[in-house]
Amino acid sequence: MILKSLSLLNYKNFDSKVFQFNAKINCVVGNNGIGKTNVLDAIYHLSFGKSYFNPIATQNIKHDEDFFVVQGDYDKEGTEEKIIVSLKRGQKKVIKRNGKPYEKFSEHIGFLPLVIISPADRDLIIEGSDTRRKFIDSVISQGDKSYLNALINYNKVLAQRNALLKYFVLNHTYNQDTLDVYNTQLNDYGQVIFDKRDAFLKTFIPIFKDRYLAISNGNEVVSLSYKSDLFDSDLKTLLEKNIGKDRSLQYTSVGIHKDDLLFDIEEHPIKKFGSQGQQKSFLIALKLAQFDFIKNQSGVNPILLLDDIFDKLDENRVAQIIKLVDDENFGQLFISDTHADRTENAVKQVHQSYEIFKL
Ligand SMILES: Nc1ncnc2c1ncn2[C@@H]1O[C@H](COP(=O)(O)OP(=O)(O)OP(=O)(O)O)[C@@H](O)[C@H]1O
Repeated sequence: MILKSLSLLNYKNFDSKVFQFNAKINCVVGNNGIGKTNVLDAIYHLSFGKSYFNPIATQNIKHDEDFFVVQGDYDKEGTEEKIIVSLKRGQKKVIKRNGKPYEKFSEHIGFLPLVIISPADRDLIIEGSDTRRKFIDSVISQGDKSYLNALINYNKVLAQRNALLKYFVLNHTYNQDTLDVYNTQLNDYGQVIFDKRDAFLKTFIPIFKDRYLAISNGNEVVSLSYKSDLFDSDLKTLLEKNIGKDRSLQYTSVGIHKDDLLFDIEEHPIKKFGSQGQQKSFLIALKLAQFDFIKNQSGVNPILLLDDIFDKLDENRVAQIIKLVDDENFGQLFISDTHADRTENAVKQVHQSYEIFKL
């Protein structure tokens, strides 16, 4: 799959800009704040209908303007695809494929597989478990619509159950029958999600370990494991067991919404014991494993966005990463960097065609 051209209108710091891309490697270089990451984020927008960096949609509209439009022209396995994402202040976002608006954005997810590696990924290590759950969810749901549906339904029922727990306290009341309905629904959706996460991680973890080994040259041992309440018991039993606690907390304290991923280096949490370079290597391995997983699942080479990834990595690790992407297995690549020379030197070692875009 190739993004042939990208046009931006009032998108973040760009008023109007068109890029014609190389089918293999595209490097966006320039000074801090010039808009390199914004170009990559626009490409992310076309795959996911939203920004990777700014969750407030209207903040992606250029200051003092009323709307933005991002358009991408793709060649997907020989078929031309035109995707447009647009947003006008005060209106709903619109995503169109070949002129036809999507009714549900979730239908678009996975159509243009994409993986981004960015300094913002550090949140996966330093932030709370919801960031790591979102990571698992985004990887699985790119290739599995039923997973996304189960997740949407689970979250709906969870919100209803939490509202009911609050209602019980406010009104000094209790209704086991309504609670049972929610418990059963959470159990059913939760089991689907747990089974899919478990199966996904069983495939994903060995791929991740291989990727880390390649980047670090075997210098250190890392591990990634899945933590879930559902390893101990089915969710219905857990919900029933914890009802006393949930009533006093006024929210649901057990379930797949509490799942986490544990990241260790030499058997200690990487958050506390990993160097900055080791943490970065860990995140890159995680994202490259995501790439492999999506590729295996979809049969399509995802677009790979490498946002400012070279800082904090020693030359050996940069060389290993370049070696990894210099491979038939990788498709189109977008790299942003402040150092034009560093990027050009790195991509010159890759035996592929490339284009440098100086902003
Ligand atoms: N809605 C917006 N309207 C106008 N400008 C915006 C908007 N959102 C972001 N910007 C501008 O975009 C610029 C940041 O762009 P970006 O993050 O792409 O920079 P960069 O080239 O990647 O920089 P760095 O090398 O520092 O990472 C900032 O100058 C910021 O003010």
